[in-house]
Amino acid sequence: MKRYLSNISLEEGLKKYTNEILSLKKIDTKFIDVDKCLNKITSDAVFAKLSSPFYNCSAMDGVAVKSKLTFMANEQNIITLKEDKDYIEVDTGDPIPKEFDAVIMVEDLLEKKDGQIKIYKPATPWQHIRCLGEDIVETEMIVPSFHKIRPQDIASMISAKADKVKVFKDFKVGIIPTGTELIDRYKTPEIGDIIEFNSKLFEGLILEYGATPVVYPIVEDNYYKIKQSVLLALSECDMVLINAGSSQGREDYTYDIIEELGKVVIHGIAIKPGKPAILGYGQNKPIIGIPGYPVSGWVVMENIVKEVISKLTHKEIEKRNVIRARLTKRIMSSLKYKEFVRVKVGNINNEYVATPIKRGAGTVTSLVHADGVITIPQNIEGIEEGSYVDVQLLNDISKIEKTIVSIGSHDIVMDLINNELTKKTEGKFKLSSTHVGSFQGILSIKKDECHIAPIHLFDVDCETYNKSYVKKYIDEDVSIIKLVNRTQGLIVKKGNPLNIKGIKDLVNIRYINRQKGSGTRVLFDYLLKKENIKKSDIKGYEREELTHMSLAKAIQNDDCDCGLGVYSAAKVFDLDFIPICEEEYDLLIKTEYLELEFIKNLLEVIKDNKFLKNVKSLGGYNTNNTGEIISL
Ligand SMILES: Nc1nc2c(c(=O)[nH]1)N[C@H]1C(S)=C(S)[C@@H](COP(=O)(O)OP(=O)(O)OC[C@H]3O[C@@H](n4cnc5c(N)ncnc54)[C@H](O)[C@@H]3O)O[C@H]1N2
Ligand code: MOO
Repeated sequence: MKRYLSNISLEEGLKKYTNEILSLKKIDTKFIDVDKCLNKITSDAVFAKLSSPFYNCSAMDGVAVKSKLTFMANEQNIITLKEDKDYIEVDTGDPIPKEFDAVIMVEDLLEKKDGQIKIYKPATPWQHIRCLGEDIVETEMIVPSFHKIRPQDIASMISAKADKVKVFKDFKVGIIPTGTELIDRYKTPEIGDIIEFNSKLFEGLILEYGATPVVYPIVEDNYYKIKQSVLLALSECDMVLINAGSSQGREDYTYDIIEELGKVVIHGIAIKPGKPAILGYGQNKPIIGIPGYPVSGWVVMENIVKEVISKLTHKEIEKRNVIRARLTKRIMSSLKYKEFVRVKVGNINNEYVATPIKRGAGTVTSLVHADGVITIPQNIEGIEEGSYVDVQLLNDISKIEKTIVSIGSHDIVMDLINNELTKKTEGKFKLSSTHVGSFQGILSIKKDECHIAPIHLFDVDCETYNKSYVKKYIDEDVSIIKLVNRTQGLIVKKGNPLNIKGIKDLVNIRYINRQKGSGTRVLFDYLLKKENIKKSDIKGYEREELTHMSLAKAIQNDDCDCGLGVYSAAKVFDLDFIPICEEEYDLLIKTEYLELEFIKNLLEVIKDNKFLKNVKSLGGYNTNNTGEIISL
């Protein structure tokens, strides 16, 4: 049956839902031992059972005296006091007997021998004595209710003999992965299987939110089995998350199960990704249906589950840091939803810039590559390039400050550089690469969106690489760091079953292309022109891949027969390769950036013998000029 989802705004939806669930069963409380209560929230205030200190004691090493016997002492009138009768010796912390009322520090005594002391100045009453209750007096409050307990709170409670503390119980959140296609990560996946990983993502997030995750076994798409698992989780936990089955599929049962066990309050929220989220409850406990796609799930966790847990556990959950950044690419957005877009962030020339990355809801690694998330409000069609946006950070700002931002062409050598750079600097500096093609790389340098741009653009007029393009588009002081010469050629299936020998043989086979603006695409168009072949004669000319690796993988998977790419990609996937030409793959950089510390480190890395050896072992690379700098 087709279900129509509601499209309530995130803010309204949250308000409506939390209002309903706050009237459900309240979170239980319990007394626990004071030394087990770190980070718990007090349900009741904690009071001192004993004053601290609970007797008068010496604050210094010295002698306890009767102050009235010392009043007349001065340098002309040295006073002698007798041990036991007029004074006793005390160390810091020792109790002060009732008859004494002041302490003189040992270094202030003129003389101390044979059971006598000589003093030359008076002691004021109660000097150097920590009086009973100086820290806290029995019955005083140590911490209030709804207080998150810190180490200093525990120490204070122990000092005041408050041995038991009443706190809210751990808030247990059950996580149920559902889907017949899901398999445990220890099994070898076959076509149609999906390795289950969302539960690990959610488990970690629940811990970050200060609650206790309980992950249940994978349940196949079977109404009865999912219901049984939800009933078990309801009996053991305070809240239940059912993952997947939230949408319109033939085996999407989450809605009906929540409705049978209690009530669905909302199905469908105006957020993207994450719109089919289901918010309901059963047995007086919240049950949330989280969409199956990992990024959709992440958005629902961060924007709904986190808020609900915060409300129910009375814990203020730390907000992510926010910075203001310049957007490097226009983002289109639907008027229907509030959209969450993952971005990479860098600091270029003392300004933060944010570059949007993959938007697919199934791309869990985009959450690894993203430095932050920007939110595009509902009712807005998108955000223009160059606008300033708030970025919620997923990474420490200090890490972002130490990241070299690379935008341009793709090559595995860039991954090698990143690996060697982080190793050499023990994680201090890293390289973050966005693959948009050489041409966009040049424009990104011009617009101050990156530090370096890997490029390989063949100028068909003068038959040279890179320099003429750069000069045409940039009139600032830029330099080229020579990186590698690499062999471009036709990647074909193992054994070359179609007997492809050159560009002429590409007519009537299934070709796979690279995106517009990429150096490989420019080269391919040039080669076609040289051979007088029309683009329309190439089947698959319109099909674009963003990297050499994804292109080679598609050929290995028999989705197509041939594509232009680098030798190393063919080698990785054990494919055949017909060399066509050698091209220059360089790094474009503003000359002033050559002085930046991380760029100096990068230059050292690419000249290092170990790096050069690693590059050569990939095959198809020539490193004769690597590290040479040419000022343009
Ligand atoms: N006809 C329509 N189809 C879909 C719609 C729609 O409106 N009409 N909405 C799409 C949107 S948006 C989303 S989001 C998803 C939500 O899907 P479900 O919650 O029903 O989840 P599934 O379809 O079962 O799974 C989606 C995807 O995620 C994988 N998955 C699920 N659980 C896990 C896990 N624990 N670990 C790893 N991967 C998991 C699952 O295998 C699927 O590939 O629906 C769209 N469809
Ligand atoms: O809402 Mo789905 O989560 O857009 O991908």
